[in-house]
Amino acid sequence: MWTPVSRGRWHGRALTVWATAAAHRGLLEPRRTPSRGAAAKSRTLDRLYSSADRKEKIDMSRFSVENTRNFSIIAHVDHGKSTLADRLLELTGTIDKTKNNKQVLDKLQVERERGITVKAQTASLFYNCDGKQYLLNLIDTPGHVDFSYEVSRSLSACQGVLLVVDANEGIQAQTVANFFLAFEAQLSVIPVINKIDLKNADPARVEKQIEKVFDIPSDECIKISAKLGTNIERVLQAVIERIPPPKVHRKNPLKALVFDSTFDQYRGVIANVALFDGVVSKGDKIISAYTKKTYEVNEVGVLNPNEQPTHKLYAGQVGYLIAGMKDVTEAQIGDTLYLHKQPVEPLPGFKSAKPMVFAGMYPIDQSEYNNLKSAVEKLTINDSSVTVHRDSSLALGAGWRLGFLGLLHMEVFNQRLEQEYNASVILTTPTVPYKAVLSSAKLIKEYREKEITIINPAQFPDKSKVTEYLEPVILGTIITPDEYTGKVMMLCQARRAVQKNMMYIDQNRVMLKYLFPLNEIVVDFYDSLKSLSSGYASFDYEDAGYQTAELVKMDILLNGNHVEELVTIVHNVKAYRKNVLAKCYGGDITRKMKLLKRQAEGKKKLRKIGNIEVPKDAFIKVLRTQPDK
Ligand SMILES: Nc1nc2c(ncn2[C@@H]2O[C@H](COP(=O)(O)OP(=O)(O)OP(=O)(O)O)[C@@H](O)[C@H]2O)c(=O)[nH]1
Repeated sequence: MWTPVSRGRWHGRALTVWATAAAHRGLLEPRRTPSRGAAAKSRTLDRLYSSADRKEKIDMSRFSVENTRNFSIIAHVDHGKSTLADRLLELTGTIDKTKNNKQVLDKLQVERERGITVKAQTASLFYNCDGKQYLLNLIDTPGHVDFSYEVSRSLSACQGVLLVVDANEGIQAQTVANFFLAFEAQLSVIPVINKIDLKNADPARVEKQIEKVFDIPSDECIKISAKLGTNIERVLQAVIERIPPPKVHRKNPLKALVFDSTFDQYRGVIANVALFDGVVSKGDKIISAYTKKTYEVNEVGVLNPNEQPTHKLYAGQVGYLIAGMKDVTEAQIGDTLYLHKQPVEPLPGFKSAKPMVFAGMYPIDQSEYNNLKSAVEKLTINDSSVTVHRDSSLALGAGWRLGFLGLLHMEVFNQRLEQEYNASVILTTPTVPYKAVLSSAKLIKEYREKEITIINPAQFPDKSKVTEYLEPVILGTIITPDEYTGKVMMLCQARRAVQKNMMYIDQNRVMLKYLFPLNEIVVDFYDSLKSLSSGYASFDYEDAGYQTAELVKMDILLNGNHVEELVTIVHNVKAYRKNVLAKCYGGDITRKMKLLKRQAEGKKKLRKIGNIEVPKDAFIKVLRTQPDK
């Protein structure tokens, strides 16, 4: 697996191996008594050493605030953000152009396997233009709706964005959602029409869409092929010309925003920081505005795209900082770091992520509980949008109830646990967070609030205790070719959605807005939409609060006993038949079942539920029934 740490070590190892081989060939000798032939070889070695030295000694004060640009690449999924990032890294000499670079910033195994960006990544590019040396800090962001929280956090460190749109597909639902994130953050937006090399590319149509939907004049669009490297220089020019430098002051006391963080088992927390004011150096004593704890800075640097230590980081710059934070609770995303004895007003930070789906997570065997606990804690540092509550179940033992931003997010988290921490788990059927308004003062006292949120269906309160139930709703945006509009509308109606708006974004593409119960879209809505529109319709959504709902708790009895792990909340009995199958989480069951089989060897085979024994495997299979497709 590739991590910034392992890459850093690999560099070190490569250098050592090379130096040892060189010593064998006598190349180290000339350093003491250079002979002519050997001197040439030693220059190679010197270059190697000096480049390693240079890595230690980037003088970040060379990059004035006026010559600094912080920007993000945002787009609908698969429109080419990561490929454009590759070309920008190559053009600025950050990575070797002769290598076959593919999505270099997608570092996680899960990202490479699924071909999607999950985690935003930063890279500092050094670029010479008109005799000036610019520092361009680029943040590549995910495109899928489940990860839009990553996008909004990244934007807080930027003054502008490249809004990438596929020249064939045109504006899609996530293009709209991401544009508005940037627009609301008052960032400069540079529209980039990508994939102009495709046979069916129609950049002129996409320009018109951009003008109509975003009110950006078509002559501001830059037409590129990230794949072939066409017009990439123009993109860099536009970044310099159209995105303003950050508004910051180096002379003010340090004010650094922690906009992301990762956990490294050897070095602790590596915080990605954007400096709003001041300077930070190795050895500085800094304080976290959130915990008020003091730390000594061990290392600062830039990501290029690997970690490259520097002496200092200056206001307006984006980089990383390691300060001996070992405890997972110490690294709060959105925190402000300042210098000891120079307190500052903390930056506003971020709204916390709002989980959309909850599921129970349990170790396959209880003896693995502590290992899994530590893996979950470490992974939540890398992905702070996951919420964690302790939970326990009669059949599955001690575990957690985790909140995710969507089902893809849940799958990715599970896959990362397996791949990065070698942990395999049982995940129960996902549910959305329902609410109930309690009916009596006694109950309100007991629950300590009038309106309770239910993230575990087993704890769904009985109707006699409740004046009303509420379900979460979202405002969905669908963009579809108009020939599918009728079918899309029927699908939305079948999912209890209420139409809010409809607009043609060009002659044959329609943008629809619907209010949906979250429960109706969370599992298979996207798949149904894709299949009825031959893959052409796209979907994005935003939180729209709660609405009253007729909800029923559906119990499953086994030999007369309630099985709490199988409880489901359903909207009404008619929908229950269809929904209960659809809501069961399938995932990639073959791989998981194989793992389960391996893990289950020699472990307890039976689970006692009430008065009967159920084979553990059977129980897990029921929890993971495949969707009815
Ligand atoms: N023909 C063509 N294909 C391209 C171009 N740019 C990207 N692609 C392809 O489009 C696919 C998606 O590209 P990515 O760069 O992974 O897209 P992305 O927007 O980063 O995707 P997510 O991170 O999943 O949102 C890949 O197969 C690329 O090779 C282009 O200019 N022309």
